[in-house]
Amino acid sequence: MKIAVVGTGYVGLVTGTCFAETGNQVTCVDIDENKIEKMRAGEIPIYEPGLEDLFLRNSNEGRLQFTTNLAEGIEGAKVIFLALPTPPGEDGSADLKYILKVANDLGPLLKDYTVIIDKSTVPVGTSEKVHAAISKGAKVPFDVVSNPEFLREGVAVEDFMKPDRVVIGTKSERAKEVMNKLYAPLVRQGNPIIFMDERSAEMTKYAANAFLATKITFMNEIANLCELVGANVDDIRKGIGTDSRIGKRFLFAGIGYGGSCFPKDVQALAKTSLENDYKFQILDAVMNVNEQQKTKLIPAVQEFFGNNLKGKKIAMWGLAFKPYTDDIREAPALYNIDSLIEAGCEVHVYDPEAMKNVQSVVGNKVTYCKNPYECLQDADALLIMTEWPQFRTPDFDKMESLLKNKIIFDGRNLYELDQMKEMGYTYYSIGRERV
Ligand SMILES: NC(=O)C1=CN([C@@H]2O[C@H](COP(=O)(O)OP(=O)(O)OC[C@H]3O[C@@H](n4cnc5c(N)ncnc54)[C@H](O)[C@@H]3O)[C@@H](O)[C@H]2O)C=CC1
Ligand SMILES: O=C(O)[C@H]1O[C@H](OP(=O)(O)OP(=O)(O)OC[C@H]2O[C@@H](n3ccc(=O)[nH]c3=O)[C@H](O)[C@@H]2O)[C@H](O)[C@@H](O)[C@@H]1O
Repeated sequence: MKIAVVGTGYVGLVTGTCFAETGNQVTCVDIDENKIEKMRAGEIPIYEPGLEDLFLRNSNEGRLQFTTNLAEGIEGAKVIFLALPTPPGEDGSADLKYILKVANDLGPLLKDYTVIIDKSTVPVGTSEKVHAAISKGAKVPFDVVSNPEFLREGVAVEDFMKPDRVVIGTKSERAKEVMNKLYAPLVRQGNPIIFMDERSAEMTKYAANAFLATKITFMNEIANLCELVGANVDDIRKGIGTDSRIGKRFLFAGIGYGGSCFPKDVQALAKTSLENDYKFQILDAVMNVNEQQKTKLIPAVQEFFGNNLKGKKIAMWGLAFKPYTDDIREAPALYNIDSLIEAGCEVHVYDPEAMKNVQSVVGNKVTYCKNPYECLQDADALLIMTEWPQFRTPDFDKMESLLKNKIIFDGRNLYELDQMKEMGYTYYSIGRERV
């Protein structure tokens, strides 16, 4: 099938590459000329494990092409994916300007029946708006389908190629047939395609992200309480996660959820509720708790140093909002960097993938280190912000020889308490006894 993907960011690139891999002819369209130039030259613009091989193979074999020209990109396409940004507007609601701009442009360009698929996360009612915008210029029949994306960064290829489910919102039988054909190679594992109306599909995406953000936040509050009553949140996670009604995943307490989606989607769902005269109270609590959780370790650092952080050298391991990505959007590390600098600290950072992105935001306010150990030289304390696997089993002897003080503030609970006690560290983690 000939496919166009408009918007070649994270989701667009994964969508385009994976559908090329299943044998389709894909053209990716983006307004960013620099990005398109690089992709044409065989350079992948994002770090995502497993994606580069697929990207290169499908580009080299001619199934994946790139253009900045919308008309050229959609020529002959039976389906057009919209994978455009939906950032929060000033009032917290999702800003639809990118989607509606492309929808307006598409109308006059359609030459035959086309299925326009909304892959972006958009508020309920957007497919109707997109339909209306395309209708203004369209002279041929078309359908607008809502097909939200549930992939996680870091495991995006796996999530896309073997989805737990595919949600498709459409009432059109003609569109259903096209969608079934498109997704058939991906749902062979027995995972379902779930058809529903467009509004329900749009709402499903927000419900999924808001539910997961709530699950994490609930555990973060349990962790906060654990610290006060002397319980261990990791044991509680195991104790409740084994109940199949609760499930083991997304129960890890830490320094709050970040990333490009949970924060903006929870906010957007709360806004949709208010617009419909409904106060979604849980969401307000989730947002407030997460805000506090992000810099939860800072008061402990301050307290440890007697409220005088001036001139203290702090090493920071991990900058990305989670491991296996270079994405720093809403990363807790950024908020911690700001707080530490404001308190007068000198911050030395290391992340295996995200340093370039942090440099473009934070500039030279921090010192970038070549490896995790370089950060530790004469550092007064170590702060852990992201659970990269290489931080789980460091060379503790080497650490001891470099650190000025054996103090770790761990936002991701990487180490066993007994191990830290034995090695004589002062160790602060989340929802566990302070060692
Ligand atoms: N990043 C993620 O893990 C996931 C994101 N989503 C949703 O997917 C949507 C896209 O997200 P990302 O891929 O992260 O966005 P992104 O910001 O990484 O990429 C969007 C791309 O669209 C391009 N663009 C903007 N205007 C354009 C236009 N008029 N024509 C062509 N291209 C244009 C930009 O240059 C950029 O390359 C959002 O609604 C997001 O909530 C959904 C699931 C996962
Ligand atoms: O809509 C989206 O963009 C995507 O948002 C999330 O995916 P992603 O943001 O890539 O990352 P997650 O793995 O969900 O992690 C989000 C945040 O929650 C935190 N988290 C996650 C799990 C956990 O147990 N505890 C926890 O604190 C992570 O550290 C991270 O900051 C969802 O998991 C995807 O299903 C969805 O498609």
